[in-house]
Amino acid sequence: MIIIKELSKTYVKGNVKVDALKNINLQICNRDIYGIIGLSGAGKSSLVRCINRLEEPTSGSVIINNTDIVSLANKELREMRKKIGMIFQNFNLLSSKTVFENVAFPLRLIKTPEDKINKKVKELLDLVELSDKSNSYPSQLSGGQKQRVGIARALANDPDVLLCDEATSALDPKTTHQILSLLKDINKKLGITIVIITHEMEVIKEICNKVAILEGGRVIEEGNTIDIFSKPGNKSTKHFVEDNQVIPENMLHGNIISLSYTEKSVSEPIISRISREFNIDVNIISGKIEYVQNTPIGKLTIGLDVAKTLLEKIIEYLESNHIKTEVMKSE
Ligand SMILES: Nc1ncnc2c1ncn2[C@@H]1O[C@H](COP(=O)(O)OP(=O)(O)OP(=O)(O)O)[C@@H](O)[C@H]1O
Repeated sequence: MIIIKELSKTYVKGNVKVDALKNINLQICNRDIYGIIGLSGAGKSSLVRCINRLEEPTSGSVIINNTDIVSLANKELREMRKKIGMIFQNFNLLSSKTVFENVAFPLRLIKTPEDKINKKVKELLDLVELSDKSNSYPSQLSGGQKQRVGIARALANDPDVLLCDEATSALDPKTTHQILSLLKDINKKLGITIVIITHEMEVIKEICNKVAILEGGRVIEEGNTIDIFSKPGNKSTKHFVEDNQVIPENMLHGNIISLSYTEKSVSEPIISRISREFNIDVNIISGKIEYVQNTPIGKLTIGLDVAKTLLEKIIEYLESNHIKTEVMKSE
């Protein structure tokens, strides 16, 4: 488990101070695939780099498997870091070394015997499906293949935690999907806790079971990905999870309500039910069903030409049927 407690990071350069992280508190459980999302400058990189102390926190603690990494001296820190793998947006491979040697690199650093290196690197290249590229150089690989090498290298020391710093941001959507599937597989097969920082909600939706939203160095919302997607509580979070569609003016008459519903109610014919129940016409303005890790989340915007008292009754009825409502406009 990773417990981040009252973590702050202030960069100081001359007279200029930047508070990149402000009192962050998070708990990441074993085997979580934990997403940290935010706009550029929100503090994502600072946070993930404080987790393995590539960046020194200004205050607070990062407790990994009962050890506060912030308090460790250099030698212990080096030992601890073996248990924390990391992959990067730009892969950070050694261009003059083959794929095999890139993956072997962390093992050579700790003077692992040659036969063990051979066995481990072969296993890892097998895992990331790159056995046939063992003797290739990074320049001969595609972006997705480079990231697979990065992942194999990060796993060389059998880490408990894998930190991913915008690991798919340089990749096209299809390759992103393949790398995310590989990470999910690794999480399942090897039981590794994965922390992913990204600015792409699609990444969070696809593999993260938990998510924290960072804004201005603070966590503004945090929880199960499915809950955050279906019921974002914070205005900025809504901006992330909703695709801010512009609805033409001529559609915006009467009361406009947005509905959001999950598994419990998604397969039920809500519109026909309220139409029958209240004897009203419902105007569908926009709608879609999104899938967050195979869980359907319905989003619907409807127009209702009804009086205020009836509108209140309809909202009550919807809420009692596990449908989250938000009045976008009322007459
Ligand atoms: N080494 C540094 N020195 C001074 N300020 C820094 C340093 N690194 C980051 N910052 C500042 O800290 C804030 C958070 O930056 P950080 O890189 O952590 O955000 P981010 O969410 O990862 O952004 P991006 O997605 O653009 O990488 C920003 O205002 C940034 O300018």
